[in-house]
Parts: sequence; structure tokens; C-alpha cells
Amino acid sequence: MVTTAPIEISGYFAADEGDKAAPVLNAKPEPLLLDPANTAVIVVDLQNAYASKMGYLDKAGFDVSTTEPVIANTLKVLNTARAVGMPVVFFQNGWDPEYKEAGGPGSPNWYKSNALKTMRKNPELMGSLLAKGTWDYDLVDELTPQAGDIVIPKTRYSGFYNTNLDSMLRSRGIRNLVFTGIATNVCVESTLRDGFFLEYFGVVLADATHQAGPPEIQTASLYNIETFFGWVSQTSDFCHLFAEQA
Ligand SMILES: NC(=O)N/C=C\C(=O)O
Repeated sequence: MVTTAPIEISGYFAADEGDKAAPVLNAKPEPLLLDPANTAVIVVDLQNAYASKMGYLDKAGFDVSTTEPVIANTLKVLNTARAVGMPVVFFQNGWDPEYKEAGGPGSPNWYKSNALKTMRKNPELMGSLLAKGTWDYDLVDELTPQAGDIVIPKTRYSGFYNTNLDSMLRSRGIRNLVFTGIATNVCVESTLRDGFFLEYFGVVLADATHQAGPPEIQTASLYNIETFFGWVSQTSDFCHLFAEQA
């Protein structure tokens, strides 16, 4: 028989611990069990390219004037996560300085990447956007990784594609992924979606993310995540949940 009763709490119920042991995160569409022992924080592409004035997104015409809270809130999340021993994973998106990893005209990425399109339109920018070794590729200064953090380079939007993310997570027993970063509607959503297909529970901290595009894109992406692929919460909910254990 199919039950129509609303779900009161979602999440991974560790067989040997019962369902009451784990902290419960206030989230939409319903609260989510979030055991720090099987949860990792995933910081998506908080590089100058995506979060700073004069970075790639800015140069490509996207509004980055309100990305500062993303960095400040991610910092709060990282302080909390490290204090309770949660693994922290940073992604860095980009390619080698000659853009071999970006793919040529045989790759859809060559046509859809706004960084590559911007550089083709402005050849003087060639080599400066999303190229390893440049300021654009670097993580923002405020979020310098600490000892024990995991830094994973990636060449496409999803952090699961062609990277060692899945094995890094599985080998640590991780089942829940807490997302911050830029852009909500591109690399955050792509990675959370791929995680969903691999049976990870993904939750986005909305005020620690920012969209590429107009504000309604943020709303649309969060709707998509909350309705089809995962959960949506806020920085303060995450930090308060673990404050006592930190
Ligand atoms: N990090 C991202 O979400 N990237 C979005 C666009 C791009 O990299 O061109």
C-alpha cells in the first residue's frame, strides 16, 4: 500500500545508531538528519573567478556585487565544521593555461563555457580566465584551506565528473553533503544532482551560495533542489545545530 503521510524528518538512518541519535537540521522541505560523523562540507568554486570583482563572472557580464555574504557565511560554516571534525572539501574549477583540459570544438564545453566565449571575444584575456596559476583560478584569500582540508580541481561543472570526490567521500563514510559556493544554478546544482544519483543526501545553505544570472535564477535553482534533488537550509541553522558540540 502506498502511504500518503507527510515525511517528518528526512535523512540517513545509520542502522546501528537508531534515528534519534543524529542532530536534525532545520531545512526545507522538511528537517534533515545530519550526523557530523557522516557529513562533509563542499565549498564550490569560491575562487576570484566567481566571487571577486574583475574575476571571470564579472568580466563575462554577471553581477557579482552581492557575493560578499557568501564568503562570510562560508567562513562561519567552515569554522563550525572543522570544530566538530567534519571533512571540508574545496573545489577549484578551471583548466591548464593552454586550455587543453577545456576541450576544443569537439566538446560542448567549448560552446557553452562563458569563460571561453568571453576570451574568444576578447583575445587579450586569453590565459587569464580560469587558468591554473592565475589570480582568477585562486581561491579567495579569506578561504585559504587549512591542514586536513581536501582541495579538488575540476574541469567541468559537476564536482563528481572526472574527479576523485566520490572515493574521497566513500572512504570516509560520508553520506551527507552540505553545499556552499558559486554558482547555485551551475556547479552547486550540478554537483548536488550527481550526488543524488550516487545516493548522497545534499543540502544547500542558501545564504552561503550565489547564482550566476539574475536573482530569480537563485530562487529557481533552490526550488529545483528542494523539490527534486535535496534540501535547502541556512548558515545560521547549520551553525546553531553544531554550536554546542564545537
Ligand atoms: N562554478 C560555477 O558554477 N561555474 C559556472 C559557470 C562557469 O564556470 O562558466
